[in-house]
Amino acid sequence: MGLVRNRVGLPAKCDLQIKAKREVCSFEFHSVPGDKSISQRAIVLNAIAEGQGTVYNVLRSRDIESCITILRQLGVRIAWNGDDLSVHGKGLRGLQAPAGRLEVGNTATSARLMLSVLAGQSFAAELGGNALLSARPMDWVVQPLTDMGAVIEYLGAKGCLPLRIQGASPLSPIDMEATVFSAQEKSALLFAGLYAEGITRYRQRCQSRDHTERLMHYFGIDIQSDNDVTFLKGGNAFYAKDVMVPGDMSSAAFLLAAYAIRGAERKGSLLIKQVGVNPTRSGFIRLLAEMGLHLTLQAEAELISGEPVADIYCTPGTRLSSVLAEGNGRIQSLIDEVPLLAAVSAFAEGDTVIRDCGELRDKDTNRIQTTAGVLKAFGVETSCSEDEMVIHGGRPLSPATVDSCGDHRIAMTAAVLASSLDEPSIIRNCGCINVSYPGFVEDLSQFAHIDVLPAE
Ligand SMILES: O=C(O)C1=C[C@@H](OP(=O)(O)O)[C@@H](O)[C@H](O)C1
Ligand SMILES: C=C(OP(=O)(O)O)C(=O)O
Repeated sequence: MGLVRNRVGLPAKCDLQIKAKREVCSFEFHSVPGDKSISQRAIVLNAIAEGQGTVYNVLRSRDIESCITILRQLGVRIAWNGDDLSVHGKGLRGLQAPAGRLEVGNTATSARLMLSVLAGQSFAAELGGNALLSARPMDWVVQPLTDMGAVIEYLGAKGCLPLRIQGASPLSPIDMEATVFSAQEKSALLFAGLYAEGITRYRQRCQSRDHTERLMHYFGIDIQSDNDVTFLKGGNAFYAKDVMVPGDMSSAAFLLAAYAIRGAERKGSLLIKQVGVNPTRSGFIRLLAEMGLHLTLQAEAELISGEPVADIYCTPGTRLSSVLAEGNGRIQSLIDEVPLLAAVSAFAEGDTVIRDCGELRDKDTNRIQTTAGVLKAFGVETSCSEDEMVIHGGRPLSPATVDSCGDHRIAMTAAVLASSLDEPSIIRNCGCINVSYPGFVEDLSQFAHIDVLPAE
């Protein structure tokens, strides 16, 4: 069945009532929305480049709108044409001082990338975020930027947004060891390195998503990686480029999960076209295959910006079995899919153990806790510690009423669980889904009957 897209998204305040749809056997998605990480990096890089670049297949979501809004406040001309975005770069130091505070909404990626860009300007600016983002740590980006010469003052809680940043021109290059397992720390340092005269070095603790390195290389920036160390020679202008954004693996994952948990009735196939399959992002599909789902990649290709894409094709396979997911690199390759992995594990025979996932405590919510809360509501037993989750799978689930706590990945994970049950469940507080996947309800409707209700 083809898909009629509706990218308008959900009302800001709404609940979803969801129950399984049993009549459809095969599922086909001609695309999923553009990758959120790559969309933000491509927009920001073009905004500080010389000339005009078009970013094709940009994710049209709330996080991306926040990124665009603050770039416009800094004087960047940006125009939509369908799902493509034309960005008129201002050059590394051509941004203008904003009239008021830059409000970055919910997105930590844009907050951390933009802190680095602001660190290289000759003016001061204030950066703020919504309540969830204001509880997330910024100190591990603030410290290196301060070492490079920016002056940063917290305006609320120490270590968090809002803050005031006075840039310095040029920044001093530094040699930094990772302090966290985070592609955002790495990317922030590399963006700051563009403003430093000389070579900035970053040693990551394990391989994290490498979209920044691939894009900077494509933009002609002098960047090289040698094992865990990335070197960037800064101080030079670079030119805007057209970028094609692949489908977001982190969004495709919800459709894969909805299919994988359909049990005895999983007769037909599932096809999702044009998904980004960068190995640093595809840990979830590797684990689904390990759990017993028959999954193949077809029509593999590479986009001009160096990102691999493929069509993902699945057939039912055997009953799902439990897995052990551990190791920092492996967890990084599915960091945003951990809540969903836990949900799928509820349908697998035996105990699934997810280790080394302590970083989830610093996402939109403490996702170890919020995931366990959702699973418990659906009748799934879990045990959790600071950096580990154990899911006792293979027992029947019961319908539930749960709250997303404003976290888009938690809302969608709960919706996927609800899509497997014949009796309706209610997922409260679902407007947050617009953060990353405005067409989610339309897409999940292939698997489930979904009613959008006004928030209670
Ligand atoms: O670099 C990025 O675009 C992202 C990296 C991850 O965060 P960390 O790098 O902090 O792990 C991920 O959770 C986030 O959704 C997007
Ligand atoms: C945590 C996420 O994004 P960010 O860190 O950019 O807010 C996410 O998309 O799940």
